[in-house]
Amino acid sequence: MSTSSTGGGAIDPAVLKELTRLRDSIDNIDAAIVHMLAERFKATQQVGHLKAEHRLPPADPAREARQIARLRALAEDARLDPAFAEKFLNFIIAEVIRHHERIAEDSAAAKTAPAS
Ligand SMILES: C=C(O[C@@H]1C=C(C(=O)O)C=C[C@H]1O)C(=O)O
Repeated sequence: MSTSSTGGGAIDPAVLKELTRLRDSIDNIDAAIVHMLAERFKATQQVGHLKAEHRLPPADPAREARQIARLRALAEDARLDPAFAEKFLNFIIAEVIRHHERIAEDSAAAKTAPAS
């Protein structure tokens, strides 16, 4: 909800209107972020399966370093704090690597399990 909690006292209707407009925009951006992350994870899951199939390591630090350098430059151009952009990407990548480790474990277990 866009207009739920605005603090204690009465709020000027014009202020409320502007607040609602901005919060609607924030809600749209949050929805876009969720959809973009879902697409990114669909792609990284496929990378995880490819790596497991070919016994490649879950993490690729050289690739990560290139991505971080690129994202920091993009953030600077966009006037976003590059340190925040780096932290955000590292947070996502850490989750992806956990997924890749899990996929590799499951794949190895499936190969050693007796056929049923
Ligand atoms: C997705 C990959 O696996 C890992 C996750 C990355 C990511 O989320 O961008 C990047 C490098 C790897 O550590 C990859 O190797 O491309």
